[in-house]
Amino acid sequence: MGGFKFEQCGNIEGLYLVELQVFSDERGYNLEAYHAGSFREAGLDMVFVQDNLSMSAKGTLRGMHFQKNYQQGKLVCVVSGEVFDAVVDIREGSRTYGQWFGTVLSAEKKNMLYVPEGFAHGFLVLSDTAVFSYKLSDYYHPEDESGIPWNDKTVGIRWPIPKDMTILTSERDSRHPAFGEESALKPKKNRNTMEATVHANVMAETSRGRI
Ligand SMILES: Cc1cn([C@H]2C[C@H](O)[C@@H](COP(=O)(O)OP(=O)(O)O[C@H]3O[C@@H](C)C(=O)[C@@H](O)[C@H]3O)O2)c(=O)[nH]c1=O
Repeated sequence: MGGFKFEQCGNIEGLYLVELQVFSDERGYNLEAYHAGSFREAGLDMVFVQDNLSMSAKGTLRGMHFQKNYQQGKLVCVVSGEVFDAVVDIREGSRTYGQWFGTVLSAEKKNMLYVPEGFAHGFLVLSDTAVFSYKLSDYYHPEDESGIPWNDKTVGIRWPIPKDMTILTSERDSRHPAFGEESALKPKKNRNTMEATVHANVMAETSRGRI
């Protein structure tokens, strides 16, 4: 069974760097990229309902994205290449509201970032191309999406942009409202917690003998 190492990122509650155990032999390697039980044991209990893969060219900057009502927690990693991955805590009332965290994720390091609901997320591609893989705790709702400019002055993410790099963003990513305009997320009863509530209610009804 593969082991996982979870390390909290600075003082940001709920945000973890994840290290995986790699089993190498003459054929190559195998690893467990996700194991619900091990994550749950470490207190990381998001339920993932969607997996995405994206491929991007060097200099691509995707972000900083979030969904307002259908907040998405994410488990992100790179399966080919290298990126600088960044998140901003936009949880209303959080001790670290407005604080950003960034780290290099790469296929070589095989590291991951566990991002709870309530964060804006984005990444910059440092290698020629990068394939980015992520699990999501809620479904994609395009009408519910918002963002923060990747270069928002108030947030001040220090992207490691080499002098000769041209930044490539989508049209949408070049016109997000400034930090604070839309980016304070109230703790939401989203799909995961709603499922948990329904389950708890059913259990309560059962124990009262009503089911
Ligand atoms: C994210 C997403 C996109 N799409 C489609 C819609 C659109 O036509 C096309 C490209 O979408 P976008 O430009 O939004 O893709 P992208 O910029 O890669 O969006 C992603 O960025 C990173 C930083 C994140 O954190 C993700 O949660 C997600 O927001 O893919 C889906 O069908 N499902 C999805 O879950």
